[in-house]
Amino acid sequence: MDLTNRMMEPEEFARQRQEVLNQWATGRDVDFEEAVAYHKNLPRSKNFGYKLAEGKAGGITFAQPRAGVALLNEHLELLRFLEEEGEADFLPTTIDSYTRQNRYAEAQTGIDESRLVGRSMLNGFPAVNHGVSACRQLIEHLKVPVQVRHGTPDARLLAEITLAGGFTAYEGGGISYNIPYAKEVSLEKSIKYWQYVDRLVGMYEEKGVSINREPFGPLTGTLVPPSVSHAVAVIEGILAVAQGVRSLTLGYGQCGNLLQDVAAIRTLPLLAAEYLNKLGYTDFDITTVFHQWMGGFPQDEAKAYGVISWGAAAAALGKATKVIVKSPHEALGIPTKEANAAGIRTTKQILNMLKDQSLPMTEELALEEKMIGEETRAILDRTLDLGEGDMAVGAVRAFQAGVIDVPFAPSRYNGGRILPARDSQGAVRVLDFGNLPFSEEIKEFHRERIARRGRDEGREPSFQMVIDDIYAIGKGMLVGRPR
Ligand SMILES: CCC[C@H]1O[C@@H](n2cnc3c(N)ncnc32)[C@H](O)[C@@H]1O
Repeated sequence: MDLTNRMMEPEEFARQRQEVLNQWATGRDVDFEEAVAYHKNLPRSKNFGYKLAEGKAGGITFAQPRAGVALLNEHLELLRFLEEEGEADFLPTTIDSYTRQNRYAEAQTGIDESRLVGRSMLNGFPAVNHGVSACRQLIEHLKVPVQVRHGTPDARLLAEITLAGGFTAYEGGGISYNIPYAKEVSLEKSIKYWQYVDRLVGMYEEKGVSINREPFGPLTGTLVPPSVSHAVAVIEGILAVAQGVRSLTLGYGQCGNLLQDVAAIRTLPLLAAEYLNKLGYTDFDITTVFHQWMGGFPQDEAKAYGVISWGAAAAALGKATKVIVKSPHEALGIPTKEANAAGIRTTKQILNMLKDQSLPMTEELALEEKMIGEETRAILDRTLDLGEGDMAVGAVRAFQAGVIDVPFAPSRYNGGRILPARDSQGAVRVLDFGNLPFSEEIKEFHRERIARRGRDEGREPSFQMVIDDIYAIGKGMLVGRPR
């Protein structure tokens, strides 16, 4: 494996760049020096990382939706609506599924069909096909900073075009946009693709242009134990900083138990800084993002607003820098702009009402923080051992060994041997540990809480609990109690 966490050599970057910019015609419009100059002319108010840093300093939790449609004018209209009617603090551009698979010819067909039928025939904005100048039209007609959100294992061309196009934030990573999103893409390959992306961001940074990077925290978004998603987030943060990324937003997907979620969002930046410093990195600024519930939603819109509000409350009480907002159409599909805007306004009402409140440190909250810390360190330390000190090599070997294992992930590079289940208070615990490198004491902590739930429900802990938990929120509950 010739993978390394060392910064990519300029010659290697240049070699790949030739190939990347020729993957689609619009790659020809990318001129790095010109793009740097373009960014330097953008107002500071449009820079994602700067606004995040201000929010972190002010103890503010910002709200950001997801949104993307096929055609440029309609996408701009959508984003302006979310900025104006939705009061969004940050905007997205969610990229369509064809582009995420580098299938630009089919994305083009989607654009042509959308023009023909007068509505979006893609589930996102095909930024590669639209190209640099189209991206710049978006940035120039919007007030707040805009981020590229997608799910792309090979995101090199998409990064070149959107960053040259004035976007100042880019979501994803070589693990978090592979394991939950692909089946056959090797982890070694996707990590290398994303080292290119992070090196490109590092080159912008070296020219004085801040580009924010946000690994995708929730992963499969289905009962992922906090320590598993934290380990991936910290590793992707390390891989990014190693390539020169400085503005880092680490994420976590809401699980639903308030104390566990607050403990998770509070420990994440501390664990990241601990391991970045341990590996000798000091030049970075970490903020956090909390994703409102990523699993199945209730169809009933009033209940959906309840789930959205609960996610907003956990984000505010955890003092996350940013919360990613869901809409009341979540159970149905791509939301209308009105529903999307309503989800943001609901979220902001809660954020505003809770911004002057915080959770007191209790024994329970301290215990949740302690357990997440111990578990995450156990995974990260074993990963570093497997990589003989190299976190990139360690990550590949940790997945091979099941040291990192993401529940319900489609990738064949993921072991899929662990099983999560909620305890009686709805906190996500581990029912089957697979090869997670946890001590007997940690395992007993999980077993005891799941056993207690079994006694409460009069049933043995089993896979049925996991299934019940997966459907519970969609059915209006948190814990999947037996009927
Ligand atoms: C990992 C992201 C899943 C979430 O991402 C939302 N999502 C996906 N594509 C779009 C889009 N084009 N517009 C608005 N939301 C979108 C889904 O609803 C889901 O919540």
